[in-house]
Amino acid sequence: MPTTKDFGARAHRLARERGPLCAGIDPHGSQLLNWGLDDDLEGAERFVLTLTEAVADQCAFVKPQSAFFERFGSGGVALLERVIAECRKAGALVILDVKRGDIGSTMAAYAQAYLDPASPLAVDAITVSPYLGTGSLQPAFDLASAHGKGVFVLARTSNPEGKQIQMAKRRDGRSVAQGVIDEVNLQNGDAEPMGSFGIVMGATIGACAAEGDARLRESTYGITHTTVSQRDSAHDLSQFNGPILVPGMGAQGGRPSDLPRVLGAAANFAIPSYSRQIAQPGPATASIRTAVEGLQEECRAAMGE
Ligand SMILES: O=C(O)c1cc(=O)[nH]c(=O)n1[C@@H]1O[C@H](COP(=O)(O)O)[C@@H](O)[C@H]1O
Repeated sequence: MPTTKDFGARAHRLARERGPLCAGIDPHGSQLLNWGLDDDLEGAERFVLTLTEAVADQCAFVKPQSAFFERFGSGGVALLERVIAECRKAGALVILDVKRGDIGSTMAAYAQAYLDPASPLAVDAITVSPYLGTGSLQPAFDLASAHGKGVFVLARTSNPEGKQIQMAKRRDGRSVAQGVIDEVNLQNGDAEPMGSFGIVMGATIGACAAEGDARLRESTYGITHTTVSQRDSAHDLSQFNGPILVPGMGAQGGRPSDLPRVLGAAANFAIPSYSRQIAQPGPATASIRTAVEGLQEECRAAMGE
């Protein structure tokens, strides 16, 4: 039974209060150099703590990318723990981008590492990969449900290489990505105002199915491959009842106007995510905050809020 303490309900409420934007915290070597910092643990610490101070009380969501911390070994992981704690203290929901995915028994350990409130790396939600089978992610869905956490499953990623596997057709005529979207949505049921199980849809991908196409897809499931393959890049989000993380904004070319293009009416569930673009006006925190405010407004307007 969903409650107001669940990730979906908290995300819905905070996005309305602070805006839909997710601030990526990626201590990328080139970003550190842009700020006049060395690409080492000390530089990374200055970079992420400045960004955290600038965005964590202003944005509903922050998304540290784990690999950019892990590259500094145990010191980097300790820094990640600190950033998670600071962001949560400032009221932001932390989505840890770890893109985990493994056989079920190992997936249970990954889930424990990030979704069990007793873990030092506990966050509000994580990103996971369904390419060992969406069913292999069930331990993460179960632990998230038990503790009011969220899970974002990669469906259509922002990189051009993703299309080959994600748009491959299943025997029932749906794309692999559409199968993931539909399977994740089963976890959400009719939760109000939305479920806690999200998907990742890159801002750089093709447009969603038009309404007519979506209806056609329902009536043609499994009947003819030709009909389905004509709508090569189409996906149908009309039934999706969870948050939709949209990376690929800014540095990868995605724009606020891509939100309705890629998500259709589901754009009001969007969490547009920027990493490099947010750091770009730094290191002055005031400049970062002003830029974030502008992006929040642009995204809100594009989402029709
Ligand atoms: O799961 C993600 O966050 C993600 C999925 C995806 O399809 N594409 C994608 O770029 N990301 C992540 O989003 C961030 C994008 O960074 P920028 O291109 O600098 O905004 C990186 O941390 C990526 O790992």
